[in-house]
Amino acid sequence: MIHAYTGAAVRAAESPLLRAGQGAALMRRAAWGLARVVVRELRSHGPVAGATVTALVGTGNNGGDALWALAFLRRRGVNAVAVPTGERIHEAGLAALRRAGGRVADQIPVDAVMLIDGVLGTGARGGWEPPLVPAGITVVACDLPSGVDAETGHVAGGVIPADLTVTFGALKTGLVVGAGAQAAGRVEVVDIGLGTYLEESDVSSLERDDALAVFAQPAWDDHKYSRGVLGVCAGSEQYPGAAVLVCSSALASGLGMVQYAGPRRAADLVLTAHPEVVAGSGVEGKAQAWVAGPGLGSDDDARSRLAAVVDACVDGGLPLVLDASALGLVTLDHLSRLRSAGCEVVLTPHQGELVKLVDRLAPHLAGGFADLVKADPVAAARRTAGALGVVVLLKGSTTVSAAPGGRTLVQNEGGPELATAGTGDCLAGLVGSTLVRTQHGGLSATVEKAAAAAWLHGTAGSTTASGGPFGASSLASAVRHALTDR
Ligand SMILES: NC(=O)C1=CN([C@@H]2O[C@H](COP(=O)(O)OP(=O)(O)OC[C@H]3O[C@@H](n4cnc5c(N)ncnc54)[C@H](O)[C@@H]3O)[C@@H](O)[C@H]2O)[C@@H](O)CC1
Ligand SMILES: Nc1ncnc2c1ncn2[C@@H]1O[C@H](COP(=O)(O)OP(=O)(O)O)[C@@H](O)[C@H]1O
Repeated sequence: MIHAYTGAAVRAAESPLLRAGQGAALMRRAAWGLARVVVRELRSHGPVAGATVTALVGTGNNGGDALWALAFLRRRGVNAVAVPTGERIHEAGLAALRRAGGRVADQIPVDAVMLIDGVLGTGARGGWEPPLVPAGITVVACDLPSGVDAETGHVAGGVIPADLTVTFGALKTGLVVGAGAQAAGRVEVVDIGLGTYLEESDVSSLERDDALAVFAQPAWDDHKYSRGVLGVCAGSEQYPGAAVLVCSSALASGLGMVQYAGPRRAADLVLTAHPEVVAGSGVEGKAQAWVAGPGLGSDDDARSRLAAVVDACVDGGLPLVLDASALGLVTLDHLSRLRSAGCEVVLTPHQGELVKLVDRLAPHLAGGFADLVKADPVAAARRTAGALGVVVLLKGSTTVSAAPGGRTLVQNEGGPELATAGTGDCLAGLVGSTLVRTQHGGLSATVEKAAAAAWLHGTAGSTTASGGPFGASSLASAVRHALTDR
């Protein structure tokens, strides 16, 4: 499990050390860590001594870090050149660079092979327009790519995309969410000794082993019911394919049984693809959790099919995933009955669906919510989860899973190739699959199970994408592959 902290939390952790007069030592530790990474990167391309490394140097401590790093690099024989971007400059850092024999220039030298982006770090406020950066130069961001909001990952103006970000003290939330995660490139954390001063993390990400533990292999004495029976209420006369996609991904993730409830046309397609599915028109059966929504439509039939699933979950205290059409049909009464019955509930909207859901079911949050979803998906998912008392898995380039209590996991395994019709249906099947695994798995909280499904979905998406463009029906085999290679 990887943990990330807000910029504010890292600054708070630094403050007792700053009060104790250790500010300069902290900065030198950060800069030393940055310089070591730069040396390693230089060495992987050629000689270190004589290489030109430049830094864009901002007006605050982020610029100070970059200046100190240049000073350390100069001592290794690097041609170190600072390019100030503002009126002010960190005096001690500048003096250190000059003492070491580095120089200051007003533009990026043409022979520079590497650029340290030291303009803005955790102190950045609002948008920023970066200067032109020569093509082909390796960019190493100091703490954060300038222009990324450390708290949210939002980029309000421009940003210099980094090949590598060397961040200090702790991973920042802004480096693992949305545009910030995209701009950061590879991220390395340099320990500057904040450990004991850091409070609780803001968001976490599951790593491979965490996610695989949820999709545990069957025990020797398992039988199909102990492995879990997932009910699927998806597909309609108009959108029958969604039913197949949900069932395919669920089966590929290793369940005891899938029970399908839906109309004849969709059931026939499901059975043609997967004769092992138990199909019928109603919800009666042995399902231990339900997925409802993909391809359901919005007519009276869809409404009554959803109502039947909600009743079954309330009666049995069963977990329920609500996706796609179900997000437009679910009512506050459904959610309140499900909560009272102690059911685990996961809503899986994309951004547009979340905005509509909040408009309908949590209008007190609705003002400015469409902007919030884009600028701060973590806050948007958290607020909705808190207001509705359910887990919200918000889809997008970063998949954010938030619990009503605030615990939040972010996953970035998948790329934009997943933005193709039906992949969300596959994800719904995987989330359902995690929820039937009550006896299995290392992670027990609903929000962690949702994040494990996002990990598996993103990993399967990336594997599939490596073979070229694909459609959602190709995902299931990559799901199996991700679970085979343990
Ligand atoms: N506080 C500490 O003890 C440590 C801080 N460190 C570094 O210090 C950084 C934070 O330093 P600061 O608090 O000085 O903040 P920054 O250096 O990130 O930025 C603040 C400066 O940028 C300007 N600025 C803010 N937003 C701007 C915008 N949109 N456009 C143009 N200029 C803008 C401000 O006027 C201010 O001068 C961290 O990211 C990290 O790199 C490290 O040295 C480790 C220790
Ligand atoms: N740019 C992107 N980068 C990574 N993943 C993406 C991106 N765009 C979409 N996805 C993922 O693709 C899936 C799309 O789901 P959804 O919009 O519900 O599709 P559908 O309703 O057609 O099944 C989600 O898991 C989402 O996180």
